[in-house]
Amino acid sequence: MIETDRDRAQGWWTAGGSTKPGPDGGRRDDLARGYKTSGGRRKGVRSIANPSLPHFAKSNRGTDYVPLIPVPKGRVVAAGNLVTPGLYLKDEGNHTRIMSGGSSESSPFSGQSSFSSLPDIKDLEISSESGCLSIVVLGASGDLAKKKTFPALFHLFQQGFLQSGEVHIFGYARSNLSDDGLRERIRGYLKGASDEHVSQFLQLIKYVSGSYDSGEGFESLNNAISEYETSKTNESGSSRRLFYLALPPSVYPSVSKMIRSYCMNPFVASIHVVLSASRTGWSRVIVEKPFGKDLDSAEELSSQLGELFDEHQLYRIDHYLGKELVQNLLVLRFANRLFLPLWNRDNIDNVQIVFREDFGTEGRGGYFDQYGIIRDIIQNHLLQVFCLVAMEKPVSLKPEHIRDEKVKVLQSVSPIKYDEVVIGQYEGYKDDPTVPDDSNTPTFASVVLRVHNERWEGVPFILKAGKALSSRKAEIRVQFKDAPGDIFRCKKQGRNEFVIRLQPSEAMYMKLTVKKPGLEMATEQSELDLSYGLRYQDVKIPEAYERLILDTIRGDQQHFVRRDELKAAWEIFTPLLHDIDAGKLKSIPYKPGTRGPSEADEMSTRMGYVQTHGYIWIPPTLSKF
Ligand SMILES: NC(=O)C1=CN([C@@H]2O[C@H](COP(=O)(O)OP(=O)(O)OC[C@H]3O[C@@H](n4cnc5c(N)ncnc54)[C@H](OP(=O)(O)O)[C@@H]3O)[C@@H](O)[C@H]2O)C=CC1
Ligand SMILES: O=C1O[C@H](COP(=O)(O)O)[C@@H](O)[C@H](O)[C@H]1O
Repeated sequence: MIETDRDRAQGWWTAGGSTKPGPDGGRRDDLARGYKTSGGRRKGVRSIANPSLPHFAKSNRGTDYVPLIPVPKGRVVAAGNLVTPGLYLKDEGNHTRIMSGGSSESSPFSGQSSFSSLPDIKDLEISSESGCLSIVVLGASGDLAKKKTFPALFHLFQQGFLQSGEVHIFGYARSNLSDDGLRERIRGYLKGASDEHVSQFLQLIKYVSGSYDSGEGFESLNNAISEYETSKTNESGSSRRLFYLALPPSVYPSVSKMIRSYCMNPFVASIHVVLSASRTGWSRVIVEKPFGKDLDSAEELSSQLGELFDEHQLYRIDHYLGKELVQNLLVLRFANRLFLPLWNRDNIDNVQIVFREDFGTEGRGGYFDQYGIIRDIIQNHLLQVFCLVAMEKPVSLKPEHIRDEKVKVLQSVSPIKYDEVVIGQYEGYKDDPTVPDDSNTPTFASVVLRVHNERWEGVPFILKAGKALSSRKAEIRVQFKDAPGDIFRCKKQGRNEFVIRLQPSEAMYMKLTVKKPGLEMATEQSELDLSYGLRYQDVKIPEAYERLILDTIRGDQQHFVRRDELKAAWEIFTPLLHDIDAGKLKSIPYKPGTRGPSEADEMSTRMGYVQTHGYIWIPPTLSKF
C-alpha cells in the first residue's frame, strides 16, 4: 500500500522497519502499513539520547523497535521542533526526520537489551483505562450489531461501565441512515430498562455512512471521532478507540487497512511512542469469527491483520469464552482439590462436549453452506471449551500463560481418524433457495479428538454439534470409569458423570450412586446439584458479548484467541474439512427434531460412553422445608 493523503495529513512517521528500503528509501513493510519512513537504514533515529524514555515499547512481532512519532493534523512541525526530551522532528520538505541530540552509542535501536527495563506495551495500555472512549461498530446496520453488539453496550451502560460523560459510540456502515435512523433500528433490541434510560444510551450513538474500501468514509469517521475527542479534551487523539468489526470476513482486510490508515488514535500507534503522559490511550480492534475457512485462508487473514496491527491490539472474539460456565472452568479445575487427582486418564473414561440447537439455519443458509457446522461451531466454540477442559495448569492467570497452555494442548491433538467422525445434514436444509441442491455441507457433526499426552492418552473427547435437533443445550459431560470391585452390583445403573451445562439454565451436577433412602440396602443414581438459578437467585449472569467487550476496554486478552492458537485449531480440522468439501465423507440425512444420525450415538457407545438408564432428575424445590 502506498502512503495515503491521510498519512501525510496526520503525519505518521516511523523510524525504521525490518525489510528492504522502499522506493523513497523507506522500508517496504512500513509502506505497506501506510506509514512514511524516515529512511531506509535507521539513519534518522540512530541517536536518540535517552533510551530509558518510557515512550518506547517493543514490538511483539519481532526483534525490531520501530517507534512511531505521530504528528497530528494541524500541528506545525517546524525544523527542530522538540517533541519529547531528546527527540525532535525535523521537517525536510517531503520528509520529516526523527532526530535527537544524543550519541549513537545509546541508541535504543542498537539492540533489544536497551529496552529490557521498559514497561511492557500492554502494561502501558492497561494503565490508560480512563479518558474518553470512542467505540466504533463497523457493520452497524447488520444483524450481529443490532442483536448482540449494541445490546451488550447498552447493558454495560446500564451497569455504569460506560459513562455518558466519557463514551461515545459510532456506528459505521454503507446504508444511508441518519443518527436517528440507526437509533430506531436498535431501540427494539434494548430490553429491561425504562424508555428514558434507553433514550439516554441512544443519544450516545452517532452514525457515519461510508463504504468499506474507500478513504472518504473513514476520513469522515475519523473526523467525527476527533471532533468528539476535541469536545471532551480539547485535543483530538487523546482517547481510547475501540473498533468492533461486526462485518463479513470478506471485508476485514479492506476495513482494517482503512482503520489503520485513517482512524487510529494518532498519539498511540501500533508500536508506539506516547508524546506526553497526558496523551495516552489506545486503539483496539475486535474481530468476529469466522477467522478464515481453513489453515491457509486463516493464516493469510492473520498475516494481513498482522501487517496492520500488533497482536496486543487484536481481539479475536469467540463468544463461548464469555459464557459464565466456560469462564468457571479453570476455577473449577485448578481451585478445587477434589478434581486435581481425578482429572486424567486413570479416572476419566470419556468426555463429551455437546452443542445442540432446536432450529435450523433459518435464513442463514447461504452463509452456512459455505462453512458448515464444523467451522461454525466445533472448530471454534467447542474447541475453545475443549482447551479449557484438557489443558494443563497455567503458570499464572496472565493471558499469555493461559493461552500458552491452550496452544500446547491443541498441538498435542492427534490427526482425526475418519472412522471417528459422523457428519449429517437435516432433511429440508436444501429447501433454502440459497443452498445448492447438491450440498454436502454438514449441519451435524460428531468428531473424536485424542490428546497424545501423559494426562489424556486413550481418552476420547467427543465434540458434537447439530442444528435442527430435538433440544437446545450446550454442555460438557465428563464420564468417569466404573468403580472397581462392584460389591453393590450397581454398575449397570450408571457411572459417575460430572456435567457442566453452559446453557440454558446454567448448572453443574455430579451424577453419583447413592443408597436409596429407606429400609432396603439398594442403590440408585442421584446427583450433587449446583443449579445457578437456585443458588444465585439475585445474580444476573452477564451476556457473553457484554463481558468480552468490557475485557477489551480493560485490555485483558485472556478470553480472546491468539494467533498461534487459531493456527493450531485450523491445523486440527483442515484435512477433515477439505475431504468433506471434496465429498470424500458424506453427510447422513437426519430428520429435524431428532437426535441427529443414529450413527453418532453408536459411535459414542463405541468410544466407551455408557448411557445412564432410569435416572430421573427431580428439580429441587424448597417448598417441603
Ligand atoms: N441442575 C440441573 O439442571 C440438573 C438437571 N438434570 C436434568 O435431568 C435430565 C437427565 O440428566 P442427564 O442424564 O445428565 O442428561 P440427559 O438424559 O439429557 O443425557 C444423558 C446422556 O445421554 C445421551 N443420550 C440421551 N438420549 C440418548 C439416546 N437415545 N441414545 C444415546 N445417547 C443418548 C445424551 O447425549 P446428548 O448430549 O447427545 O443428548 C447425554 O450424553 C436432563 O434433562 C438434565 O438436564 C439433571 C441433574 C441436574
Ligand atoms: O457462533 C454461533 O453461535 C450461535 C449459537 O450461540 P449461542 O450463544 O446461542 O449458543 C449459532 O446459532 C450460530 O450458528 C453460530 O454462528
